[in-house]
Amino acid sequence: MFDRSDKGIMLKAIMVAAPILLCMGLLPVLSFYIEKLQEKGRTEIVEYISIAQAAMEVKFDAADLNGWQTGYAFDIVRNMDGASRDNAISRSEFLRSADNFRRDIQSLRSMPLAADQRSLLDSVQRDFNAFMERDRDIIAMYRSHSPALRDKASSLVMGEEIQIFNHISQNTNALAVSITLDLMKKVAQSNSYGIVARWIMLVMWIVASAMAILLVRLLHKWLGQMRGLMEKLEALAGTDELTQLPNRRTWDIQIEMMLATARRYNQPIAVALFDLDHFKQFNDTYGHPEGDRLLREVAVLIKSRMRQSDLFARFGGEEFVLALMDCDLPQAVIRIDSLRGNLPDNQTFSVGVTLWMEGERIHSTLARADKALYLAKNGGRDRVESAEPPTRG
Ligand SMILES: Nc1nc2c(ncn2[C@@H]2O[C@H](COP(=O)(O)OP(=O)(O)OP(=O)(O)O)[C@@H](O)[C@H]2O)c(=O)[nH]1
Repeated sequence: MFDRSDKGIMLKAIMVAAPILLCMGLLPVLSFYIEKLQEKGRTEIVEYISIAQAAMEVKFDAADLNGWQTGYAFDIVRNMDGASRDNAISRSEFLRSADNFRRDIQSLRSMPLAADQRSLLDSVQRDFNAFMERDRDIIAMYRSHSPALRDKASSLVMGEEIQIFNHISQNTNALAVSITLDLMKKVAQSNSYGIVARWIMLVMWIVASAMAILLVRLLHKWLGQMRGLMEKLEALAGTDELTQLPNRRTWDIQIEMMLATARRYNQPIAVALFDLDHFKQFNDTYGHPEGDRLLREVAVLIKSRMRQSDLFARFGGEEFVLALMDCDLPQAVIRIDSLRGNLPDNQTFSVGVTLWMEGERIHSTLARADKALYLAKNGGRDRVESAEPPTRG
């Protein structure tokens, strides 16, 4: 049923439809995947916000601790009595800050940090431990009331302790900055998922639309070809393959249309049956293919000698039928006679002709023409016999 070009179109249609189906199938999967990615991004951002918060706590508590330690250190440097009220307040605030700082470091340590951030935190922790240890010695020296030890405590506070604090401060700053940068990167990444997703969706939509347009055009072309094929098949089904004349099927349809026209305009229609004479003998003498050729040539010649309005068809074998529009019996005999003569291979034919009667079924008309044909054959062939339609009673 399908020839090569049909298969080609089928293949093209499949090639065009496949990306559309793929896009349609992938879109929900992709949007689900992107939604998941964005959700993951949002969870990560929330997580990073709490890490950044904890890093800030460490940084602020380090500053706090530094502040209280500085106040207390001034008292020591000025050799003020440890029992003074201000001194006692700054000492207890310093210890409270130290506790906070320790807790914050612990809390940050339990969070997922990058390796460099974790090593910064370790360094802060080491500095803090060193500072607290040194602080214990300094307080002991200060409380000894020995001027020499107090001087030593002062120089330690102003020298080593300040250095340690600077170090802690630098590292907590670096830690906070690094974690905040990570947070910003996560936010940007989460946004980029959305942007990439929208681009992918747009591209897929464009591809699917373009393919759909192509598919519609292809189907349109395909349908056109199918229509052409159907018309060809229909024409083939109604045509005699050997002579290219209308066949019995077409005759049955077209004669009814002619009768309807004749009825409407009250016109006579003559119907004639043609039969080649001694055709069997020709076949037997020259062979079937030669017989085919003769049939074809006779059909073409007779067809060329008749009018456009006449209906000439091959009934089968070497028998043909002719309907003459607006033609009475005497005229029909004259016109059929004019078709004879000079046929290929001096072929002759016999004809039985009659008139179609208003209200008559065509097969009755044909039966009458057949009787006339029988008379023509029996009368010696190569002649036209006519049969008058029965007079109405
Ligand atoms: N070559 C060819 N021969 C056909 C075809 N159709 C029918 N015939 C032959 O036509 C011949 C008709 O033979 P008959 O019915 O005996 O008629 P006839 O020999 O023409 O004799 P009369 O009609 O009595 O003159 C047969 O031999 C069929 O085989 C066809 O399509 N091609």
